[in-house]
Amino acid sequence: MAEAKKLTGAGLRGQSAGSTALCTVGKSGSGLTYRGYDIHELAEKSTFEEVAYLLLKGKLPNQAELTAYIEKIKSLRQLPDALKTVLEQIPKDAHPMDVMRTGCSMLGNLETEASFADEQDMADRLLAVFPSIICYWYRFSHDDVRIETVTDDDSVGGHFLHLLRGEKPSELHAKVMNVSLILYAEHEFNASTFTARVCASTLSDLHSCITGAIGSLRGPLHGGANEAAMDMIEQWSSADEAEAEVLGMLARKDKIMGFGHAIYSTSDPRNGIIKEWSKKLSDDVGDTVLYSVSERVEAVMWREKKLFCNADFFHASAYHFMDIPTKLFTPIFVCSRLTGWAAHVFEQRANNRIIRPSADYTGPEPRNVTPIESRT
Ligand SMILES: CC(=O)SCCNC(=O)CCNC(=O)[C@H](O)C(C)(C)COP(=O)(O)OP(=O)(O)OC[C@H]1O[C@@H](n2cnc3c(N)ncnc32)[C@H](O)[C@@H]1OP(=O)(O)O
Ligand SMILES: O=C([O-])CC(=O)C(=O)O
Repeated sequence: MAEAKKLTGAGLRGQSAGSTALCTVGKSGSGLTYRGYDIHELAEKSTFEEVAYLLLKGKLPNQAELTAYIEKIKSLRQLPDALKTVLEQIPKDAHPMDVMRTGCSMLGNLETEASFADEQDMADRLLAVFPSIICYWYRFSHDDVRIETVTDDDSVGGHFLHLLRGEKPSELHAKVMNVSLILYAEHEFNASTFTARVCASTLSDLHSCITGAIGSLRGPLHGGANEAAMDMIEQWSSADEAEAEVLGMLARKDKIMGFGHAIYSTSDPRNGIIKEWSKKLSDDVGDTVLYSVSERVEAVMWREKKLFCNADFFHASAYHFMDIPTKLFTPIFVCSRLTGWAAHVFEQRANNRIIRPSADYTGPEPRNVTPIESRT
């Protein structure tokens, strides 16, 4: 079993910033559990809707609970007209993560969380409506159509692909989306979740917590890495070219997106799972380049730096094989991680003290204000 990583230094690394019953990350080096369930078993045996229920409501649902939950989510997929109007103003070249951030924030104006007693309903609404927000904007700005955002798809992943393409996805694509959303759902005190918890600790509303979290997930060192990885690997037309380019990047001390992790030491357990699905999709589309490029980058990074693929790297090729536009990769992450974020907000609220760390001061000693006419 892998050793847990030695965690010290800047970025609050290794410091406990609170407690959680939701998730363990890298406890024994490479493991990941949601409320005690191993990620491999969840990805194999459950649906994303069961995992969402587990995170938000505290237990795996029985069949009756799951059926009722799916029906509830399906009934909440419509967008208010005022939100459609806002989405229609956002230009085609906007970043879709900015669209998600604005969509969530606007919804907070229209359906404000009046009381924390409403938090479960608020989270369920966001879970139902996030695919509608991003796909409505995407189809309006790119294809000039105003789509109907209610479909009869039971799964969030199938619904997303249906809205994006205007037709039900294949069984394989719906399955991959299901696994992907499970893998991305929750990850302890990562940067975006911590953002949500800090916001929650001021007793702010759920939409503010989630809007802030979306902003943190957007960056390429966090969720934005799946897009950045895709931008990198699609430049290369063979595994040999990829190897030469990666060696050059490493020599220049460039960051290779989709590699490394703040907590895991030798592997990210989500990688093996999504990699397997990426391979199936590669075979499905008859790809001869992108998967072998990805595998070579993985081998070179391990050989040269002992750096491993994180959850984002093989998500890039998997989404690409499903013909999902690269700029929608990170918004899909949002549609999933919303469940983890909201569960952390609930947990923070249930045992709250405002999060307010201290800083080590490195500025000047106390001094007097020089009159403005004497300043240089
Ligand atoms: C879903 C997610 O959010 S997963 C993370 C997605 N982000 C990425 O894929 C971006 C690329 N990766 C990174 O930037 C980093 O690995 C992070 C941000 C994920 C973690 O950062 P840290 O905790 O600071 O990394 P860590 O302490 O393990 O770094 C050790 C060394 O490896 C280097 N390193 C880490 N990741 C990479 C990488 N992807 N490419 C090149 N070098 C790297 C670091 O620069 C550091 O070198 P140094 O000691 O000479 O400064
Ligand atoms: O835990 C982290 O720092 C980043 C990560 O992998 C995630 O949020 O899924």
